[in-house]
Amino acid sequence: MISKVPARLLERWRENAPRAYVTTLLEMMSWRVALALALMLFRSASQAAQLLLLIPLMQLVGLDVQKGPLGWLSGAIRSAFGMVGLQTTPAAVLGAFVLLTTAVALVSRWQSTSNFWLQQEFVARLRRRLYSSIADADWLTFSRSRSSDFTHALTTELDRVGAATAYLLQLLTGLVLVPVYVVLAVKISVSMTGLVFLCGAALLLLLRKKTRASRRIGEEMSQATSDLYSAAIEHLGAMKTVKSYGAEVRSASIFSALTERTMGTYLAGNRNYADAAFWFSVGSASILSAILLVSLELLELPAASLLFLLVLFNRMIPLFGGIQGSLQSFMGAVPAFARTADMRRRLRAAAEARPDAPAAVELRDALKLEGVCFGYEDGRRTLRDLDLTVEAGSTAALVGPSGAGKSTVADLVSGLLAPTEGAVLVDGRPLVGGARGSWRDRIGYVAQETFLFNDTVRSNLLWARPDANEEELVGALDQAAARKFVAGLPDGLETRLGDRGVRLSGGERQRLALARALLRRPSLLILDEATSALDSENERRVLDAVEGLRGRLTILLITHRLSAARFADVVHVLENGELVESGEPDALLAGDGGRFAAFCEAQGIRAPGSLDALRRPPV
Ligand SMILES: Nc1ncnc2c1ncn2[C@@H]1O[C@H](COP(=O)(O)OP(=O)(O)OP(=O)(O)O)[C@@H](O)[C@H]1O
Repeated sequence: MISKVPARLLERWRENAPRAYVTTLLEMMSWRVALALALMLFRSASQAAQLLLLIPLMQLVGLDVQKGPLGWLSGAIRSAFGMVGLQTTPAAVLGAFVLLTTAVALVSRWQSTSNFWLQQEFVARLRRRLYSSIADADWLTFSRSRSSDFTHALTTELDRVGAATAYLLQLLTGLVLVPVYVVLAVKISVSMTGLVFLCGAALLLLLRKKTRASRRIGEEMSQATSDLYSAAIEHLGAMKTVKSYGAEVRSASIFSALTERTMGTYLAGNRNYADAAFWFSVGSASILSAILLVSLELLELPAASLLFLLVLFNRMIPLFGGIQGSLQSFMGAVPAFARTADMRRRLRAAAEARPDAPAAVELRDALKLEGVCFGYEDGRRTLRDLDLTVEAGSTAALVGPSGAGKSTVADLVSGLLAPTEGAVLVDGRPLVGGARGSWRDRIGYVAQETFLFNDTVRSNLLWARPDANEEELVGALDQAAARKFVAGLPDGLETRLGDRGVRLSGGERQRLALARALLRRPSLLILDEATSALDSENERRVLDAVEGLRGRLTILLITHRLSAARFADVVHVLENGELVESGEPDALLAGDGGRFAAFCEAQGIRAPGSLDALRRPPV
């Protein structure tokens, strides 16, 4: 019970977004925040001294500052001048004024660059932290999330967190200055200062609703921009389909509705801010006038004191306005922090174990799936009780209809997913914890959709293994039957590939992807429908290259096309998440009524031995 109370308090503290934001800022940027506060204090003190110089200046223009509450301050200023051997002559007072103004300007300049640095560094650190959490999260969590949410959080949302930092620093600068003015004002008239304060506090209280509205609007802004991001990424990615369906207008109108919604939230935020500023100006001017009127009639302050007080209040009112504005803007931007912090918390809860030492897991004997069950969602099983063995050095094909669970098996075999029940074993070692990451290092993976960066062929290859030398690069290209076409490119290995490799044909992209996978010198090469999107000529070229690798490494071919399974040592047939048949392709084809035979028949292959027609002639 006792331990539950602080835990609950801690939870409530964490749940409060502005507090969580401040705590994180202090944790990550402590000495920069300390410097910012020191500069604020120095600037406030200089500004107060600057203000006090008004007193000898008033005396110089003939006002009597000795009478009334200013007398004490005037005496203190004279003593201060006396301590440095000066008198309050016009030259000395104006000289001090120039000096102080220069000091304030210098500190302001330093403050401006230092605060900007703090803001940028804080955002950069949050960005790096969030990116690492995304990259470290397990594949299931990542694949269940909207990737546009990550893009949105890493860009716009964290930029808003940067803006929140700037507003917070403005707010603090204001708050540090307030006590200075208050002390001076109290020295002149306690009752007037008290009244101004009471009315100011009442005004801020009345505007509390506006501050709360800022936070709500800030949350709506986050949601609206997130949806806009998602739509932009989706629509641009689907532009070819949109065009081929002639759906440009429909697509544009959906996008336009989201744009309107985003604009609406920004306008609401701006209106809320402008409303508060309006009521604050009108309210404060009315309050100040009323108080001055009362003090003129009742308090009978000397002219110099009243003038000084007027200057003070004249500076204080915009300061209060600034504090209110900064607070409102801060509250509007802080939901962006809450969202990114929440995203990071979720991702960290789903973080993968750190990989074991490199090459801690090797495939020398066999890869086994033992009693493996897997479901993407609770209560729904994609794979059921799967037992499957791939001998080291062999070529295995996993065939079956669409949706049977083939890619899920590939993700389990590569350690991207973990089984809900059963185990994946590499040479008898279960793929759990750090072994999963370490094993992924030993895998070459080519998917149906290859991702190539908008960079040179060389950079795209080296991305898989930065320390590969020229000979290894050429060797990998050779093995993937890609050397000739790369040599034919305008700048060979230095040719830029364009966005996602648009300068290459589908077959060339796949062969380059194969070369990239081979450059890693993998223990296991997984080809997940790597040729499914290719025409038969390009498919043949890629498959010929893969066939040339037989026996040199372990290959797992995932396919629903027979042509890709033609040279497998063993074929496994998967249906509805269950392994229904396994064996050598010719033996399975010879058996009557088997699933593989049916699979072959559906693709026009009937007689045993006719798979030979699809095989590459011996070299
Ligand atoms: N990220 C996911 N979240 C939820 N369900 C998923 C996810 N990925 C796949 N599934 C479901 O798991 C089942 C098996 O999918 P999988 O992609 O493994 O099949 P497949 O045999 O590779 O199909 P295809 O040949 O069409 O690629 C399908 O019913 C699919 O809807």
